Amino acid sequence: MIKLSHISKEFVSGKRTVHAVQDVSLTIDKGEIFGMIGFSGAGKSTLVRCINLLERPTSGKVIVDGQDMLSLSAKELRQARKKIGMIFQHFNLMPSRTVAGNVAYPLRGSGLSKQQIEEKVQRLLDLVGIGDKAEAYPKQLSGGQKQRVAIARALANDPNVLLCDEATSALDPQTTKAILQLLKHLNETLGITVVIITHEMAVVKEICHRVAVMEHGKVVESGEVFNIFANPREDITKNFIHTTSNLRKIEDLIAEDSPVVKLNPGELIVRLSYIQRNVSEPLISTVSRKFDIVLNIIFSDIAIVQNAPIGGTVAIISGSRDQITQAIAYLSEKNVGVEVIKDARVSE
Ligand SMILES: Nc1ncnc2c1ncn2[C@@H]1O[C@H](COP(=O)(O)OP(=O)(O)OP(=O)(O)O)[C@@H](O)[C@H]1O
Repeated sequence: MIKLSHISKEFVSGKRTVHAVQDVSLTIDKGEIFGMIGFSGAGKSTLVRCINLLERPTSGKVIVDGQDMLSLSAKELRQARKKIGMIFQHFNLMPSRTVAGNVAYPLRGSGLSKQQIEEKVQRLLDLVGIGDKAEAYPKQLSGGQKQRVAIARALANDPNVLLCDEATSALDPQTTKAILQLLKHLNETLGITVVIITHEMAVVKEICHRVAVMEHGKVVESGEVFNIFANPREDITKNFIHTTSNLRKIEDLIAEDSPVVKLNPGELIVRLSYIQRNVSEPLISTVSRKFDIVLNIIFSDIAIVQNAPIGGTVAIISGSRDQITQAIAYLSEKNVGVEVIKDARVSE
C-alpha cells in the first residue's frame, strides 16, 4: 500500500544542514494502523509528509497504492493527494466557515451537485459523531469535536489512507481515547489505512497493529505492537514502554523502603511479565495451587494489546524454598518473564 524506500530528507538553512530523515525504508500494508513513535525532532512528521509529498524527499522512492509519487505530474499529484487524507494536532480548521463549510471545502470542483455535497457532508458528520454540529463554527466546539470535523474533512474525498500527525496530542486523555476509537472504527468499517505519528506509547498500545520507533532520523526498531511491547530491543523503545506501565514503580517503592514491600524471611518479590501471546491460563492461581505457595499481588498492569494480554504483575511470594523455586521454573516454562526484585530467602 505504502512503500518508502531509502528515504532521506535534508533541510538546508544557511550553512547548516539538518538530516531530518536518514535512509528509511518501510512498508505499510493496506488496512493496517501503523504507528510512528519518537521524541520531538526524531523526524516522524517529515517522514510522514514524504508520503503525500508535502515534503519531497532529498532521495528515495515513495510508492502509494502502486503509484510512484515522485514521478507524477502536478495534476496527477493533486489527484493522488485526494486519496490521502491528513489530520493535525491543531486541527487546522477554517474559523470563518461553519463545520459543514469546512467539510465541504475539499469537495469543491468534485463534480458533485450542491445537494449531493450537502448530503455527503451530513453523512460524514454523522459518521464521526457530530451530525448535529453542521451549522456551528469551529470556535464553538471542544477540541475533540474540532478533531472530528478535521477527520470528516479528511474523509471527504474517500481516501484510502489517513495520515494523523499528533492528532490527539492537544486533547485530554478521555477525548484522546474517544478519537482513537473513532480512528479504529473508521479503519475497521472503511478499510482505510491509518498512519499515526505520536510521542505516546499509550496511543500505539491502544490502536496500532505495527509500529516503527524513530530516533535521529532513523527507524531504530519496528514490528508488531505486541512483539515490540513484549520484547523491546532498543533503550528508547524500553523507555517509551515504561511510560505506559506502572510495573517499574516497584523499584521506587523499594528505594523508599515502603511498608508495602517489607518482606518476612523466606519471601521474595517478583515481577512477572507476559512476553508471549499464548498466556491464557490463570497462571497465578495455577501456581499457587500447584506449588502450595502464596502470591500476594502488590500491583498489576495488564492491558489487552492486539487481543492478547500484555503487561504483568508484581507480587510477594511466600512458601517453602523448594516450592518457590519450582513455581518460578514453571512460570518461565510457560513463557512468563520472571524477575526477582527483592529476595529475603538468603536469610533463611
Ligand atoms: N522545514 C524545515 N526546515 C528546516 N528544518 C526542519 C524543517 N522541518 C523539520 N525540520 C527539522 O527536521 C528535524 C525533524 O523534524 P520533524 O518535525 O520531522 O520531527 P518530529 O519527530 O516530527 O518532531 P515533532 O514531534 O516535534 O514534530 C528537526 O530537527 C526539525 O527541526
